[in-house]
Amino acid sequence: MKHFEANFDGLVGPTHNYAGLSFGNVASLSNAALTSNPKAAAKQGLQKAKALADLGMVQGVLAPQERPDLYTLRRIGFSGSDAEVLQKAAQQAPALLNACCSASSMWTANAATVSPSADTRDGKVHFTPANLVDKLHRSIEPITTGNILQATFNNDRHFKHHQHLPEHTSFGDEGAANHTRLCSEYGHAGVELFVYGQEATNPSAVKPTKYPARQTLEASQAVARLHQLEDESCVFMQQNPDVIDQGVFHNDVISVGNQNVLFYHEQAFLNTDTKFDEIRRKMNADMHFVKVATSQVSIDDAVRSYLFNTQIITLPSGEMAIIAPTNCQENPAVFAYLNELVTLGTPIKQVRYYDVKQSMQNGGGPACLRLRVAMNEQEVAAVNQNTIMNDALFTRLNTWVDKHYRDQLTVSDLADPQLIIESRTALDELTQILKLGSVYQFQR
Ligand SMILES: NCCC[C@H](NC(=O)CCC(=O)O)C(=O)O
Repeated sequence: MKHFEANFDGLVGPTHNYAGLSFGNVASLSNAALTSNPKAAAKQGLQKAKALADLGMVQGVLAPQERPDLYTLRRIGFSGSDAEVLQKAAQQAPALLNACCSASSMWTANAATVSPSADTRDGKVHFTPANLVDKLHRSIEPITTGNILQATFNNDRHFKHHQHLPEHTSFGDEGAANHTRLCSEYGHAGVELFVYGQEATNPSAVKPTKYPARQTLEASQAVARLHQLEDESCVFMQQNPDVIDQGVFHNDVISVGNQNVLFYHEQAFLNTDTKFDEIRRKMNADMHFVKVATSQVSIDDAVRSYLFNTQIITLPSGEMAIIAPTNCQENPAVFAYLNELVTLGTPIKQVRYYDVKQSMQNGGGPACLRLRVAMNEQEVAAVNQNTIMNDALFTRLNTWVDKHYRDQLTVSDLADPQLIIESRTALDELTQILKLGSVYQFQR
C-alpha cells in the first residue's frame, strides 16, 4: 500500500492582525500595532499550499476559527447585543478584546499532535488538539479545533479524536510544533520525538528564566499515552532553555525533521548526544542528523529568518526539498548556508522559497502553517475530500477571500461590529465549500 505525508495548512482568517499577543515570540512583539493585510495573508498561504499540491504532495486545508470570539467576551461578563459586547470590551478591556480577535488558529502546527496508524497500538491515526494554555488568545482555540479536525478527518474506522489535555500550565501543550516523527518510510513504524521546554512536576529541573516554556514533559507524556504509543517508539527531549530565552518559543523554530533526517541547530537541545543515541537505537534505521553550527548561523539569524521553520518534504521522486520563507533568501548567512546545504550529500537536494511575510510578521513560518498527517491510501481516501487542495479548490478559495477579506486591518478596527458580520458570512460560506457541517458556535 502507498503511504503519504499530507500537509494540512491553516487558512488565514478574516481578522488576521498584529496585536503583540505572544510574549516570548520576538516577531509578534516587535510588529505589534503594524497594519495587517488579511487578504494578502490568506492568499500567501493559499499560494504555498497550492505550490505543494503542484509538486505532487497530498495537501489539504483546515478552516480558521470564528473571531471575534463573542462567546468568550460574554463569558467574562460583557453583555448586550453583539455590537455592544464589542464596544464595551474595546472601552474597558482592550487587551482582552485583542485576545478574542486573533487569527492565530492559522498556525495549524499548533492545532494538534498527530500519530500515524503505523505507530499506534489500535492502528488508527490519533489526534489530540493542543490546549495552548500559555497564551490567552490561543487557549480559546482547542474546542473549535477539535470540531474542525473531526469534520476533516471524519471517519471513525481510521481516525481517533481525543479531547485536549486539562487546561492547566502543568499540561501546557502546543501540539505538533514540539513533535517530530522520524521513520524510514512514512508507512513504517517510526520514532516520535517529543520536545518539551520544562518539567512541571520537578521544581529542580532547569527551565528558561526570561520567556515561558510553553510545552511540559507531562503534556508530551500524556499525549503519548493517549495515542497508544510504545515506550520503545518515543523519545522525550528537552529544548535548551537558553534558546527559549532568545526567542525560540516552539521547537519548530530551531529544528525540523522528515523521515530519517533531523535538521537542527547545535544549541537546540539539552543532552543532545545521549538523546540522539536513544533515537538511533529506537529507529533501527540510518539517521541523518544535519547539524547547523552557531558559527554558520547564529540563534538570532535563525529566529529572524526561520531557517528551521521550514518544511522538509519528500517529493514523489524520492528527493527531499526544503520549503523556506523568502526571509531566508534575504538573510546573507542563512542564504549562504542553504546554498551550501544542497551540495553536502545529505538527502536534502533542493530549496524552494515562498513569500509568507504576513504570517512571518507574527512569528509563523511555512512549518507553523501546516499540520502533518502521515496516512496510507485508504486513510487519505477517508479524509473529507472537499478539504483537499486542487485547481478547483484553489480558485474557489481565492474567489472567496477576494469577496470577504479586507486588505487592511489595524488593532483599532477590531472593535468594528461590521467585522463580526463579515467574518461570520465568510466562515458560513467556507463551511459549505469544505462541507464541514456546523463547526462554529454561531452555527449551532
Ligand atoms: N507556530 C507559530 C505560532 C505563532 C503565534 N503568534 C501569535 O499568536 C501572534 C499573534 C499576535 O501577536 O497578534 C504564537 O506565538 O503562538
